[in-house]
Amino acid sequence: MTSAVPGTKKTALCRYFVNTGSCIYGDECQFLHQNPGPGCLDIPQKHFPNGSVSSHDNQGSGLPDGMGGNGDQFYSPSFGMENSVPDFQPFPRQRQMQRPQRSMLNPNMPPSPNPKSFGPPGPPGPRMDNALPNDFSALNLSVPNNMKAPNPMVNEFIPKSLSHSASSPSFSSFAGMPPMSTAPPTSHIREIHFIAGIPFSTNTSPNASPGLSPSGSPLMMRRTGSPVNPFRQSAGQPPPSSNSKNPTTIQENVGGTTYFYSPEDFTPQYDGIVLPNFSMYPGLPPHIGHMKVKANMPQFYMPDELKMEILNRHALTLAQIDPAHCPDIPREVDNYHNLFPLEPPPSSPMQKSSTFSYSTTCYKAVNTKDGLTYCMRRVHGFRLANTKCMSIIDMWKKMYHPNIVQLKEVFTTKAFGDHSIVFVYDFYPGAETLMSRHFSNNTLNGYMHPFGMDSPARHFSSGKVSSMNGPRQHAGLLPESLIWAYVVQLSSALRAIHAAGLACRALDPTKIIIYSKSRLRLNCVGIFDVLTFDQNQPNPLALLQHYQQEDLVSLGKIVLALACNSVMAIQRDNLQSSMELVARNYSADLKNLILYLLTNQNRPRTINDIMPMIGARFYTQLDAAQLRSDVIENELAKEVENGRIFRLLCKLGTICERPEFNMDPQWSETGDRYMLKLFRDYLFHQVDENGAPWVDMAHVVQSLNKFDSGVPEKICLMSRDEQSVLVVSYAELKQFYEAAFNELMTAGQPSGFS
Ligand SMILES: Nc1ncnc2c1ncn2[C@@H]1O[C@H](COP(=O)(O)OP(=O)(O)OP(=O)(O)O)[C@@H](O)[C@H]1O
Repeated sequence: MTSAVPGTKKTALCRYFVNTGSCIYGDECQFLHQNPGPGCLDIPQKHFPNGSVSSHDNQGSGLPDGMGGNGDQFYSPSFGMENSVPDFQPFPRQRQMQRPQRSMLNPNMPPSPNPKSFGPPGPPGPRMDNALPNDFSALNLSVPNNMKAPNPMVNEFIPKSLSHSASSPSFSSFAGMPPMSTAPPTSHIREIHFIAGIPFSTNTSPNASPGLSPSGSPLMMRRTGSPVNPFRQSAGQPPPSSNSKNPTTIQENVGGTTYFYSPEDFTPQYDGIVLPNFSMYPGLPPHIGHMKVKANMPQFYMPDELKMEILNRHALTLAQIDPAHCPDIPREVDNYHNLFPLEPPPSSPMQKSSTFSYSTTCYKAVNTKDGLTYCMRRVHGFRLANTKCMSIIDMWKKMYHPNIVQLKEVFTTKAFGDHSIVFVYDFYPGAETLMSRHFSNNTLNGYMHPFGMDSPARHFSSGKVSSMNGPRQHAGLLPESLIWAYVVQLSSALRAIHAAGLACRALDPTKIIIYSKSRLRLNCVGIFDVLTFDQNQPNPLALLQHYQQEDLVSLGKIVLALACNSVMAIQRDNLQSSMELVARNYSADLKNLILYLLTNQNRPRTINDIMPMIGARFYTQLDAAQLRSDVIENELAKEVENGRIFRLLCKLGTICERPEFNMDPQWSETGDRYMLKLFRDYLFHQVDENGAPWVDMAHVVQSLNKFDSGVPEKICLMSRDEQSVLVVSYAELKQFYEAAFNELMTAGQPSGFS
């Protein structure tokens, strides 16, 4: 309320008067209409630009008294903090609250003793002739002092800049999804008010704070320590003193004019950092508020492409075999069960891996201890003679790198009917090998599919492939940016491995897995260290230098094969023509990189030597990775909200229509629980004027958010027989819900609810 209280002594200056030279409240203004003097005139202007804010900020706001109380609704973007806060604009005024049909209300309800506590925006002064009767006004919804000023029914703020941003959080995200915005149904239960059209939730209890215009909201920033705050003591000026008549009023002399103010008006909060105490969906631009929410609204759900990718991975992780059809696969191997082969069975028992001189088989399997899925690589017919090599395995187990498939454990087993050694790695569902992604198409590069290949000649690094039609030129070559993306990732992995005193030794297109668009990981690390372990060698790492040099050569071969789009390119006989192809089609840097890795083998080189050749392309990789991370985080933010609403619904579901609790069939049908049941109907069972189901996701989500927030807005709930209507606030509903759920938690053995 801003009108002057008769008989009250005016102490503080009317800043509206100071700014504009006039005040529409005239004599009724509760603040002094007095020119503060030439030295002070511009100070409030700076402090409240556009003249939009005064000590009674609802002046000119179009909002009724008590609905624009402290002007927080008109947060101004240029409040001396342009660089520290997002740009905000007022919530659109045209958002009107729906008024229920009179016949829907209990005619016996007394008029609200505080009719201005809710209602549509209107001109200042007495109003609310159309306000709902409020028989819940006695409800204690008191809020802390610093939360009192903003009226929960007023418009909130929309960060202007964020409505165009995909990755930034938006305070206006849920702004306006009025349930009746498209086709207001005359359903038997109707919503009466919106909290500024913004559904949101708060972590505070409904009594403590309904989650509106929180103390840490951007709205409150006007009260923070602005550098141009005229009420702050400046050097050379006497310190502010408190008013003897009113100890809470501070008196300060600025430029010869005495200012009176209350310290709470200008209490800095978190030094300008603003933390809302509610949660809501990010990324919903305000104009969506008037649209009906479609099932695939991107503001609520992740894009289909990402969703399908994740669902696909889930499905692949959960895939199982029918044990009856695969009798050779044991049910359990050590701590792993649900074995599922990741490759076709070998065509003959003698078929060996293209990389290792043993037969190997890959399975996905579930660990019985942690329930997670891993990739098991069984090396057939291998007896571990000496466990000394396990010291190197321990080093590999500690190697965590975003471009390396981490080794989890190694064990020997007879579960397959022979002596096998099993290497367990992280599992990446849907991953394929670099070989199958780029070199497996026979018609493209003259190389046979790995699965159909019986010859050890397909080992890319063995150099045994004899037939060669020459690398394909021009057409079908990979983009250079993709090759550099691979180079950066592979060299990063090698750099970490070499720095840890290890060597990869399995740098081969079949031992590099690739997933998503271009995400690479070195696979099968540590296997060679076990298979070729020489127990007579006193120092197991004696050949490290040699192996590391081999890694660099292998990297050079991979890059050359990628550039020529053929593994044939690395044949000694073809090297010359391959390099010519590279020189013709790619940059000098790429050619030099390959040359450096494949030549100079007589002098020791390190992986770091190639960093200058990669040069600024690192930035491209970094940018891409960060962009991807931004996108994923943005999607994650939506799912956080979805998770919150899911938990809310789970809890509500445990309460509603529960017949057996305490052997009392009425438990969930009476009292507070009855209200929750009707609220559940209100959420999901709306009908239009013809009795047809009215299904609106916006209504459900918005109502749930208000419910979660415990806002004081009221709704009408109608009994199923349509004989009675109950007016209840979301705050009360939330109290009922929490009490009922706590009762359940106490009586039962809840699990997984938090
Ligand atoms: N850690 C892993 N996560 C997910 N899939 C994997 C993993 N490791 C391997 N795979 C998949 O298992 C399959 C077989 O991998 P493997 O390394 O045996 O390839 P390969 O071409 O058959 O090589 P080799 O000739 O040595 O058997 C490939 O499809 C590969 O994508």
